[in-house]
Amino acid sequence: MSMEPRRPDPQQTWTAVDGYFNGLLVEEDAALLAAVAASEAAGLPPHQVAPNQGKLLSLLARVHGARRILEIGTLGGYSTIWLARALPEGGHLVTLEADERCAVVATRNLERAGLAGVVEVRTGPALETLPQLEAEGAEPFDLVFIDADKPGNPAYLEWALRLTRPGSLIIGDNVVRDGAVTDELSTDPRVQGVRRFTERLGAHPRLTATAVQTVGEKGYDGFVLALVTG
Ligand SMILES: C[S@@+](CC[C@H](N)C(=O)[O-])C[C@H]1O[C@@H](n2cnc3c(N)ncnc32)[C@H](O)[C@@H]1O
Repeated sequence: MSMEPRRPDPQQTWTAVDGYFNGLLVEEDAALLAAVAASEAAGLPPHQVAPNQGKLLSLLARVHGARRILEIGTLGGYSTIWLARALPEGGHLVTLEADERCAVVATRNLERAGLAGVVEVRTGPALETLPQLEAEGAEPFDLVFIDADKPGNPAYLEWALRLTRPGSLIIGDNVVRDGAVTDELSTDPRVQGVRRFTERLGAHPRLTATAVQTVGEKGYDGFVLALVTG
């Protein structure tokens, strides 16, 4: 009987590596931990960004000097807290959430984090709340984080372009779909939503973008980062 050396389980390795870097680099304080706990207690799905991705969002917002941030897809407000904490004095974040229950949990989590005066949670399908923002004459957003239903991504990109300015950043989460993004014949509307989104990002004359694959405790995924150039 041959004794093949046992290969490490990739998922276990990714989780251990996330744990190593998060332990040294990513501070999840009481408010962030409480936001996750309260979301779980309320029965919300554990679809928030990983801690290191939350920190990445926060760092991108800070490097960019974002003063106005728009988030599409709030869930329990975990990514919202990371992003809102990156804002300078006087900064503002609007986060859009379709599900009333999520919006209630997020509002409480944001209050607990001391961010009630900085963040506005708007409840309703984003394709209703985005036109409202435009109709109200909202000032351009410096950063848009798209993290809601993936079939909606192409439409959210068009709205993001209407609500930003040259120099704004647009970030889209969960674009790898466990690798299924390469499957042009996929019948999954989330995969097709991400594919149309990526095609538009690549072809749009006002955008330059890239996509990065990630692995970690949340599995195999990735995000896109786009700069509004004109
Ligand atoms: C992946 S979760 C957001 C996670 C959150 N950004 C975080 O990292 O903490 C996606 C959220 O989008 C919301 N959503 C789904 N469809 C939506 C829509 N049409 N308009 C607004 N929000 C929507 C879902 O209810 C869910 O809370």
